[in-house]
Amino acid sequence: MSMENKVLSLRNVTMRYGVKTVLNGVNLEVERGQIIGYIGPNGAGKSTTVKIMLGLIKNYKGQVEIFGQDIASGDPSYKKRIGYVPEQAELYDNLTAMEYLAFTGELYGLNRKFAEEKAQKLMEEFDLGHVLHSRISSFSKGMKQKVLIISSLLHNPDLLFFDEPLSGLDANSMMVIREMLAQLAAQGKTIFYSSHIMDIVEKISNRIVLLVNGVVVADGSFEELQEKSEEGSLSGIFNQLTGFTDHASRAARFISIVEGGTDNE
Ligand SMILES: Nc1ncnc2c1ncn2[C@@H]1O[C@H](COP(=O)(O)OP(=O)(O)OP(=O)(O)O)[C@@H](O)[C@H]1O
Repeated sequence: MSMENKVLSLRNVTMRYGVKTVLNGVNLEVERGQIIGYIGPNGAGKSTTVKIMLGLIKNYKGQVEIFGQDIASGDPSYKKRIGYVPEQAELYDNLTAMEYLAFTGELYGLNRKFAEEKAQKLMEEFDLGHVLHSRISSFSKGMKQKVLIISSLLHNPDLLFFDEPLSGLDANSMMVIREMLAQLAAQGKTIFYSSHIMDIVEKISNRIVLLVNGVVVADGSFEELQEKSEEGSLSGIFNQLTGFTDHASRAARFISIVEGGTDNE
């Protein structure tokens, strides 16, 4: 693997909050053009990993290199080549979509006019040309999500971190994004895709990394994971590798509590 092909490298990354170990020796080498489906149960440490790579958490142990540069070296220039769709974004609701996109474009060093022209074209592609100058507070969840996706891509980044990027999108828009991610990866962009929607992760990723309790417990293509686990679907593999087998009895207990007892008061 040549150096240029190596986009991300995590070596023995460990993160503790107080006495709680959230990441416990994570190792990951990611090459250009890969779409990594980064999955794991709630609280496994996925967002923590992404925040470390974005330079938002600094007191981790171990080494993180992005584009061959140790991110602890203090040079933040690597961030200009990154696009990020956070799971829960604080969009500036009082701004119009155009104002927001021009603002984020400028944060990434784009000339304002260039950012505005690009934002307009991308908004039109999402059928949002008519609300370009409307306040984001009036947008539906899916419309806000589209603005976030556009803002993550305006500066044509080489590495994308997408956290539950399709949430709120309708089936047609999902198809566009899925196809777009595949085409971006084919052009050499690298995508780090976190989601709980297993059937989409299964289809979209060419490599799946499963994190459980801060430890990588599976890493490979969907087909490789399938061979090892003998489960047909990614959600079956997920259940098996996270040791979760009691969904039916849990659901039954839940319903019996909902339906049970009498309310005499
Ligand atoms: N600032 C913090 N202080 C203390 N504990 C934290 C902090 N941030 C995260 N944690 C803990 O770290 C663990 C991992 O959290 P993280 O958000 O990385 O999980 P996740 O895999 O992204 O989960 P989800 O799928 O629910 O988004 C959780 O137990 C969480 O409570």
